[in-house]
Amino acid sequence: MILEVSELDVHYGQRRRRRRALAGASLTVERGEVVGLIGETGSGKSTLARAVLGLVRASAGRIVIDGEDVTGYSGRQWMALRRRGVLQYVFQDPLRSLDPDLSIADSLIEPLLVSGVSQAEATRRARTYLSRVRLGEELLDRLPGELSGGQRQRVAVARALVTEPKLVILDEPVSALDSANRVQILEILKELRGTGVAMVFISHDLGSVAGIADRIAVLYQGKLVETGPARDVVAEPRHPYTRLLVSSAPTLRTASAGRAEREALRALLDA
Ligand SMILES: Nc1ncnc2c1ncn2[C@@H]1O[C@H](COP(=O)(O)OP(=O)(O)OP(=O)(O)O)[C@@H](O)[C@H]1O
Repeated sequence: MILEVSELDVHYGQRRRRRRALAGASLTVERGEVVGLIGETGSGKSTLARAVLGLVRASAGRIVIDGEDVTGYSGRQWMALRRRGVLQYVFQDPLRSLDPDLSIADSLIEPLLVSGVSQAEATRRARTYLSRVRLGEELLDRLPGELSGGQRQRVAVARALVTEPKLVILDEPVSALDSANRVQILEILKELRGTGVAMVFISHDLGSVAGIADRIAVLYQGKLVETGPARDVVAEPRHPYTRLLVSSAPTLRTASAGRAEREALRALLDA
């Protein structure tokens, strides 16, 4: 097991403004497994990502990464964990995943040098990963601000994977892209599945994760309400919210649920 999140609670705000974003959420990810984490806006997906990356603190529950209980880790301990290259991330906005002042070459090479790889080997790996995300070497000298949105997100994917981490958290990695770029990045991520890296692929769009994930986990109002093999969750969704998601995804609507059914499911959830 590479990730084990148990009964996680996360709160934001103080006193009267305090509100619970995660309410006893549990999720496990096996080594090399791709888990699609889906849920509607505000369901707590990004909060779960932030907690696993050490960016927000849990008020209850436990997070174990690669056998290490990281729940009470200090900033320094998180930094050491990141430096060891166990964990990486890709955010929706690539400018949040990339340092705007580092050239593409340095963005790819620096994390390798930090983890003790030689300059020659780091340069070789940077080139390999740039071609894996289907970008040309002429981009190596550019800054992130000098690339298109789609190119930037591919660099962010390459940067996350170049250190060959055990786990990558991707928070809405294709949501800000146009459809051609979205399809290409999904294809690239699919190819990377075979490299043994485990991924948590967060999306509000079931259609984006269904073709990539081994397993799908559904977050609803801060709780994991359903998890299962991707095919089963799509073919036979059990929770009303998952049924609503499946029936609302145009590319997945095999059973072609009508508007009336979707309204009935929404009413059931709102009750
Ligand atoms: N920094 C913050 N301060 C206060 N409340 C927050 C903060 N970040 C998120 N929240 C609240 O926590 C809940 C979960 O938010 P989160 O961003 O995890 O949802 P999400 O499922 O990722 O949504 P989206 O798909 O819109 O990104 C929401 O009710 C949100 O308003």
